[in-house]
Formats: sequence, structure tokens, C-alpha cells
Amino acid sequence: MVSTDLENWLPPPETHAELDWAPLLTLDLSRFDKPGGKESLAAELRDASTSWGFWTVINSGIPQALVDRHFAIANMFFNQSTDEKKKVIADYEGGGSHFGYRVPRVMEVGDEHGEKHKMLQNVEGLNIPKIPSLDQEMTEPLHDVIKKYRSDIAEFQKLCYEKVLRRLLVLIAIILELPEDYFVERHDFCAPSEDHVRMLKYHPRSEEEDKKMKDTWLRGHTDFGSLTLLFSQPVAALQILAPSNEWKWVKPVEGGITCNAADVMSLLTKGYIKSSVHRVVRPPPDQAHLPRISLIYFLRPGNDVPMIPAPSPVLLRKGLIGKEEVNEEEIVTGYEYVRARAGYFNTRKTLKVGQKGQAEKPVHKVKHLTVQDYYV
Ligand SMILES: O=C(O)CCC(=O)C(=O)O
Ligand SMILES: [Fe+2]
Repeated sequence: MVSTDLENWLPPPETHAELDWAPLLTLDLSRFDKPGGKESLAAELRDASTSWGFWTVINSGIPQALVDRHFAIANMFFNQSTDEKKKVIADYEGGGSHFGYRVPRVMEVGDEHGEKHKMLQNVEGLNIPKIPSLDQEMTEPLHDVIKKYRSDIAEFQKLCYEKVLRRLLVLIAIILELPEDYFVERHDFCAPSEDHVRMLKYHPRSEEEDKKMKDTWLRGHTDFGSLTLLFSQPVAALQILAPSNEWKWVKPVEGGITCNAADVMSLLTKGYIKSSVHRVVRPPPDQAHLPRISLIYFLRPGNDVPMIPAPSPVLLRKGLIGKEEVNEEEIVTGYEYVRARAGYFNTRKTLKVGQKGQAEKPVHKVKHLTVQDYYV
């Protein structure tokens, strides 16, 4: 059921700037169900997922009108008063829910002269939990406007899973010579997990302000879950740290989805599938005055899924896994891992942006697992 009283969201024009674009693979998912389609797509995805960790998907089968509605819902949500938005807040400090409004926080940057600049982030966010069934009572509180569009959001989430994520999980299993449903079973759409849709709105800043913050809108990081879908929109600002250690821009692809592998997928494959560092920076001059809305689906492992590497013949041949015994008491679950990682990342009082080429890599522990945070 599609609700109709939503103001249209008009995407701004694309940039004319010639930027150093990342040469990302384009994966045509309309081939998935054709004879030999999965196998040939998996062969294409192997290099992209193990070197860049980023690729683009086209022809997913998710209706563009439904995607556009979600940009419109995001726009409508962020246009509300701060009081309204703060009615449901993502709680990273306490043990509460990570879903709700993400209030901008203070960022701190040191310049070349050792001077520190503090500034409020120019991004606000909303995390909307997975809605696997409309019949089911939700345990998580929702903002009124989100409740209103709940059926659209549920339909969108299900399509993100069915049309894109489930297929990517099959392709990654094929790459690893595992049974095709190996990762699908560990990411059951109907089972409890920390999956969510995230909407972000970045507000343009003056050139001077941006300069103080080294043009950083969102510091370099890896995502915490398994796979991330970033629905393409025209304002260029997302950058990936390339295998060559250089920042490359992600080119918007009309109707496309930029996908990336995240930390859990890397953990389950002992680093074979790459969770790449990415960041958001001030857009090129012809777009720097525009607000930027992001629409993202974060796929996370089922809450009870053990965070242990997959018994893949590929990983075995590469010497990435051996025949090590697993100590049951030491096993970290998907929920424990993702919660610890997200909590740690989101409760920093300040977000430091390091000098060029100098990344800080703090490490923390979840039971026996060493978890690498990353910021640059
Ligand atoms: O806004 C974007 O394009 C990327 C946001 C992002 O990387 C994140 O929320 O993890
Ligand atoms: Fe991210």
C-alpha cells in the first residue's frame, strides 16, 4: 500500500566537476536469475569485493518511485522541528536502542599549527529499525511521521533484502565456494537483527568553516555490519580510500546503488572480503551550496549468529583459516559485536580528524575479539 500525501523530492542536478572518480565495478542484477547468471556475476564481484570492497548495482528491480519516496520521507522528517525529531533519540551512551534521531555532535580538528577547531557536525540522521512484518507489534518506538509511512518503509526494506542483499549474499557464498545459502541463513530478514534504514541530511557550510574542518563532513570509517546499500543521489561527496591509499570520489549512478562490504563480512571471511574506509567531504564547487540527503540500508548479522569465520575452501587454501578449535564460551554473537562496535564509535566526545595520511587506529575488545576502529 502506497500513501500519497508526500511532497515530491526533486533531486538536484549532477556536478559538472571533473573529479578523480573511483573505477567501481557495475553489477547488473537483472542477470542474476538467468542461466549461468549468478556464476558470472560472482566471478565479476570477486575482485571488486576483495580489493575495493565497493561496487555499484544496477537493475535491482526496486521501483525508482519507491526509492524517491524515501528521499521525500527523509526530507520531510528533517524539515520538522528539533523538538519533534528529538522525540525518539538513538541511545549510544546507555544500553538503549540505537534507533531514532542522531543529534549532530561536536567535531574537533587540529590544524598544521597545532591549533584546535571545534565545530558542530553538519549532519543529522535517523535510524529506522527493520520492520519484517506489519502485523507484528514493534518493540522500538517510532516518530509519528515514520509510523505514518510504515507500510512504504516495510515494503522498501523487504525489497532491499530480496532484490539486492540476498542476491549479494549468494554471490559472496559462491565466491567463497560455500553452500549458496550460507550467508543468507545468517542474515534471515525475518529474524531479529540490528538491520536498519538510515537517512542522513548534510547541511552546507561556508567555504571558510569547511576549511577549518579540512572539508570533512563525515570522518573516514568502515561500516560495522555485513553489507551496506547507499542509494545513489546526485550530490558528490562520498569518497573511498582506494587500495593505493588515495581518496577517490564515488560517482553517482542514476537509479543505481553503491554497495560496500562492512566489518562483519570481513570478519566472517578473515579479511578476504574487504571492509573499506570511506568518508564524506565538502562537495565540488557547483554543489557545495546544496543540502545532501543520504538513504542507506545497513545489513547486519542475525542477533544470535556466532562471529566465527566461514569454513570456506577458498579461505583454507589461502591459509586464512586453519582447523582451530572454537571455545564456545568465547564466541561473540552478531548482536554483541555490532553493539560494541557502534557504541564505541558513537560515544566519542570529539571526532578527531588526523593529519593527511595519518590514521588513528584505536583497538578495543569484544570478549576475545580484537575490534579495529578506524578514523582518519
Ligand atoms: O552519506 C553517505 O554517503 C555515507 C554515509 C556513511 O558512510 C555512513 O552513514 O556510514
Ligand atoms: Fe559508512
